[in-house]
Amino acid sequence: MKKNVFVFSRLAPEHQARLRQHFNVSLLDPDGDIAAQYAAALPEAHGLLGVGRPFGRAQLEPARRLEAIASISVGYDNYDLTYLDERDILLTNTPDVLTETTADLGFALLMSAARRVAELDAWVKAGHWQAAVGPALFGGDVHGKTLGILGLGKIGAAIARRGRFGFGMPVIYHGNGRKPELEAELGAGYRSLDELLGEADFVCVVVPLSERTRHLIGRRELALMKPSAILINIARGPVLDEAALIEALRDRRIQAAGLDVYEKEPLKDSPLFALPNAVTLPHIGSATHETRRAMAERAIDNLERALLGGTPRDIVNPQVWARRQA
Ligand SMILES: O=CC(=O)O
Repeated sequence: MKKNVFVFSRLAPEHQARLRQHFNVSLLDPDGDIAAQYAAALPEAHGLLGVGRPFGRAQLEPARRLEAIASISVGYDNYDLTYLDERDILLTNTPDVLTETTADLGFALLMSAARRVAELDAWVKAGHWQAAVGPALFGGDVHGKTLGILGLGKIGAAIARRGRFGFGMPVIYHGNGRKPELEAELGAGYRSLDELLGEADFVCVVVPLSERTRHLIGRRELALMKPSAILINIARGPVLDEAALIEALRDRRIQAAGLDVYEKEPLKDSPLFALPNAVTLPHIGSATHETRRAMAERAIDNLERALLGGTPRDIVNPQVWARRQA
C-alpha cells in the first residue's frame, strides 16, 4: 500500500507527479481553511514535505503515523528536534544545492548597501535626479575592504571566496572553531567575536539560529562595529536584536545594513521601512528558479529514501535513522 505524504508548501506540477508515483499525495491549498487541512492530513501522513512552518509538539502530536519530514530548506530552526527524537521522526534538509545562490544574494546585499543601489534606484525613479550627484549620495568602496564572516560554513566560505578572489578583500572570520583548510585557501584570519566586529568593514552573519546564536548581535556588539561598517544578515532574523539594529542604523552608529531575514516574517510596518540605510529583501537567499527546483528535487529524493528504503542524503537527526536501522 502506498504511504501518505502531505505537502504543505507550493510544489511544481512535475514534482507533484514524481511524488505521486510512489505516494498518496495531498497538497495544502493556501486559499482554503489551513487549520482544517492540517487537522485532516496530519493523522494520516507518513511523510511531510515543505518549508517554513513551525513544527513542534503542539503541531505534530496528532501525526501519529509520521515517519519523516523533508524540509525544503537548509535551516531547520523551526523544528523541535527533541520532540522529533522522542517520536522517532526523521528530519532531512537541503544543504549544498543552495550554497552558491545564497552566497550570491549575500554579496548582492553587501554591494547594494555599500553603493546605495536600492536607495538610489528609488531616488532616480522618484524624479530627484536633476544634476550630477555629490558626496551626500556617495557610497563606500567594496574592493579591498575587510570582509568579516560570522560562521564560516559552506555559505560563509562561498561569500568569502567572492570577496577574496573577486574583490581583493582580506577575510577574517569567527565561528565554532578554526578551519585550517579555509584559512589556507582564503588567507583568512580567525578572530574572537569582539575582534571581528571591531576590525571588519563588512560583517556577514551566516550562522544557524540556535539558543546559542539568538541575539548574538545586540546593542553591545553593534557598539563595537566601526561607524563606517555594514552589517549583512542572510541567516535568520533572531540572530540579530532587530530593535538594537534599528537604533544603530537610525543614529548612524553603523553605516548600513543589508537584510534578507527578520525577527518576524513577513516584515510588516517596520521602522526599517523609513531607514534609507537599510536594504530590506523578503527572505530570498535561495529564491532562484534553478535553486528552488534543485531544493525541491533534493527534498523529494530524501523523502523517497526515508519512506521507501535507502539512506537519505541529508539527515538532520542521524540518531533517529540509526535506531531505525538497528
Ligand atoms: O532560509 C532558507 C533556508 O534555510 O533554506
